[in-house]
Amino acid sequence: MVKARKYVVKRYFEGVPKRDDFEIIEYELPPIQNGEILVKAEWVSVDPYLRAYNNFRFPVPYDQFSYQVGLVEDSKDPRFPVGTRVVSHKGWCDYSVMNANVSNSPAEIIYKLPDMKDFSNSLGIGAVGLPGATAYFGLLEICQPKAGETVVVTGAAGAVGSLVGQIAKIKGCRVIGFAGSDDKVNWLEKDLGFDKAFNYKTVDVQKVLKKAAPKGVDCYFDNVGGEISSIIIGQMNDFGRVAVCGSISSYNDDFAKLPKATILQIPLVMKQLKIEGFLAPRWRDRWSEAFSDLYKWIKSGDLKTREHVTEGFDKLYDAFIGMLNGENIGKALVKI
Ligand SMILES: NC(=O)C1=CN([C@@H]2O[C@H](COP(=O)(O)OP(=O)(O)OC[C@H]3O[C@@H](n4cnc5c(N)ncnc54)[C@H](OP(=O)(O)O)[C@@H]3O)[C@@H](O)[C@H]2O)C=CC1
Ligand SMILES: CCCCCCC/C=C/C=O
Repeated sequence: MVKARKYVVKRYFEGVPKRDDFEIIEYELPPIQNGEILVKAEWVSVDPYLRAYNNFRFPVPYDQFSYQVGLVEDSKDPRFPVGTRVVSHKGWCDYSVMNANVSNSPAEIIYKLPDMKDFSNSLGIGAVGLPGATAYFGLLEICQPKAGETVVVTGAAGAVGSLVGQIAKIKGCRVIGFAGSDDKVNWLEKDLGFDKAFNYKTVDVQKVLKKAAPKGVDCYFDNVGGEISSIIIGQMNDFGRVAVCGSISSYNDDFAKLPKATILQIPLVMKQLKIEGFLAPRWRDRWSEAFSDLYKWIKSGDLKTREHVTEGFDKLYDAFIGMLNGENIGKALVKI
């Protein structure tokens, strides 16, 4: 028998999630059956959607889901022998039993971790995982940036945003990022090669953007929503494209009480903009294509990755709240 621990969400969050909204349960896993594997979690992800999906998606109590990378320690599925590393959506647990035959839905996904060679396996929940696929398909499929165009990204120093800006540079675009601290801004400009970056907490967004993009914005990758997005959309060029990836500025709010959308119809009509929301699992059957490009760029040095690692199963809640508060530069994750 293997003793396992998992985080259960006991109730719906109100505002910022509280420590006692979660309970850590210890329990014994049954022996694995045919088709099952026993997996020890090594890297567990903390992401904004864990907050957003709590508002409407699952009845409570539920096991806290998220992506994780784990090592197969026992196997009755010949496709996943002992020693294989898998990416799954089993979330905040240290050991779990998985069955890859159950479903391929985003919530129950299990696949072999691509071989990371000299790089950390944690990339499987970062640049070569959901955040990588999100940046890749959101930018390339929805924004469809062309060389010479101006791309703006918010949440620019985070897991998704930092990749979006760098992919846009690889594609020959001029890139402007907004992030929440001067350290983040320095990293974006000095290490990642963004053309301009700004601390949205201390600048007048309208003014600095006008100066940084005097010819207007062609593509906007929106990670945060809210007022900053209305300002950026107001400075877009004819036939501009907006990829609405997330809206973290409102995830801690009561969705039913959010203010009605700021009037965007005038720039939408007059500039003939295209605004499209998306979820990365839409391209699940093409994720390997993204992973292969992303890995190639990481290897060549064209794409830099950074992780904000918290150590310890007991620190998952703290890592999650830290990420929501903007403590992370790059991908926030927990080493188990
Ligand atoms: N559509 C999809 O398929 C997917 C969407 N997403 C979305 O992408 C976005 C980024 O996710 P991810 O890269 O994983 O997370 P990040 O690594 O970017 O971490 C979250 C960041 O959000 C920023 N933030 C927090 N509160 C606010 C606020 N009120 N206003 C502006 N920024 C804020 C903080 O940075 P700062 O210091 O800059 O404020 C924080 O570091 C999220 O909206 C997420 O929901 C993610 C994965 C898949
Ligand atoms: C419950 C399964 C969800 C997996 C996909 C999450 C995509 C993220 C969206 C917003 O942040």
